[in-house]
Amino acid sequence: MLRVGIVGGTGYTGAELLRILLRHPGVSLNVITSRGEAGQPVADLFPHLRGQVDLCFSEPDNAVLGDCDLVFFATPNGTAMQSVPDLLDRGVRVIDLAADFRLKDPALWERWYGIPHQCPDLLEEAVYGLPELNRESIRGARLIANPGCYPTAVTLGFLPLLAGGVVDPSWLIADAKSGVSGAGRKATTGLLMAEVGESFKAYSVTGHRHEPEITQNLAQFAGVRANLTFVPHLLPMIRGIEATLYARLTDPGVDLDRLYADRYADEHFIDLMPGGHPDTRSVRGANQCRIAVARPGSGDIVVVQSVIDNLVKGAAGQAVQNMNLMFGLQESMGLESVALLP
Ligand SMILES: NC(=O)C1=CN([C@@H]2O[C@H](COP(=O)(O)OP(=O)(O)OC[C@H]3O[C@@H](n4cnc5c(N)ncnc54)[C@H](OP(=O)(O)O)[C@@H]3O)[C@@H](O)[C@H]2O)C=CC1
Ligand SMILES: CC(=O)N[C@@H](CCC(=O)OP(=O)(O)O)C(=O)O
Repeated sequence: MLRVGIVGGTGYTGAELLRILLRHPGVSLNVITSRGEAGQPVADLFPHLRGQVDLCFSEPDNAVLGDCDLVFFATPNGTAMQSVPDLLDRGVRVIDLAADFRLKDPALWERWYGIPHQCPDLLEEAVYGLPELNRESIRGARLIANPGCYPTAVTLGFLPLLAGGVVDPSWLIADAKSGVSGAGRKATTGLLMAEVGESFKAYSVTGHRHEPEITQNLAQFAGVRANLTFVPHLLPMIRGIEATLYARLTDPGVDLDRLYADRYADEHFIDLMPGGHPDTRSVRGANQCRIAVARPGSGDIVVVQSVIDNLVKGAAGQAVQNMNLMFGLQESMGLESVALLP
C-alpha cells in the first residue's frame, strides 16, 4: 500500500482527494493537515466521511510527512514550494495541485503570482501532470505540477486542432465558465450566494494567470506559439467548467470528428460526443473531460465545447490519475465513479 499524505485537507480539493483516496484500493492515508483544524477528527468536520476515516487533522510537519511515499499539496499558490525541496531530499514524491511548479520560466511565475519562486532549480525537473499529453514523463517523476482547472479543459479541447495543424494558432479564443468551488473554500464576499446567485459575469478580462499556462502547454505539446484570448466567467453553480473554444480553420477539408477520435482513441478519461452539447452535469463528480467539436454553417470557424468537473479532472481526480502513473498502478484505479445526476 502506498503511504500518502495530504497538506491542506480542509479545502475543496483536499476534501475531494479524501473522497477519492479513501476508496482507492492501493492507498493508505497516513497524514492529513490543517493548521486551523489541527487536533480535530476529520469526520467531525466532514460528516460524509463518518465511518470512513479515523484520522485527525495535524499541523503540517515535514518530519511526519517524510514517512509518506507521496504527499499531495492542496494548498494556496506559493505554499508547496516552501517544503518541496526538503520532502524530495527525504525521498518523498510530491504532487502539487497549486501552480508553484506549472510555469517553466521563474520570471513569468513571479509576474503572474506576485512572489519570487523559492526553488526555481526544480522547475525544469517538475513534470506537468496532464496524462493525455505527458504520460511517459509522469511515470518516472518525483515532482508533479498538477494542471489548473481552466488549463485542463482548454488545453484538452484545443490540442487536436493545433497538433493537427488545421487551425490558425494566432487567432484562438477560450470563453470559459466555472462554478464557484473553483475559487476555494475561504470566505469571500464576492462568492456569497446572494452575490453569485441569479447572476453571471466575466472576470479577469484584461489577463488571468491561466493564460500563460495554457499557451505554455500549446507551445510544448502542439509545437505552436499560440495567440490566445482567454476570458473566464463565474457561473451561479457549485462544480464544473464549460469552455467554449473558437479557432479559424486553415484546412477546410479536415474531418474534425475523425481528428479528435484519432487523437483521443486510447484515452480512458476523454469522451467525445460528436454532434452533442456536453453539459457540466454530465461530468459532476467524475474524472472525465467530455468534448464536442462543431463547424457552424460549415464555415471556417471551429467551435469546441469542453467540460470537466473542476474539482475532479480539474484537480483531485487528475492528481490521483498522476499518482497511479507515478507508482505503476492501473491509471484508472479509484477513478471509475460516474457522474452524479441531477
Ligand atoms: N478549487 C478548484 O477547483 C481548484 C483548485 N486548484 C488549486 O488547488 C489548491 C487548493 O485549492 P482549494 O482546495 O480550492 O483551496 P481552499 O482554499 O479550499 O483550501 C486550502 C487549504 O490549504 C490549507 N492551507 C492554507 N494555507 C496554508 C499554508 N500556508 N500551509 C499549509 N496549509 C495551508 C488550508 O487549511 P489551513 O489553513 O487550516 O491549514 C486549506 O485546507 C489551490 O492552489 C488552488 O488554486 C487547482 C485546480 C482546481
Ligand atoms: C472560479 C474561480 O475563481 N476560479 C479560480 C481558478 C481556479 C484555481 O483553482 O486556480 P488554479 O487552477 O491555478 O490552482 C480563479 O479564477 O482564480
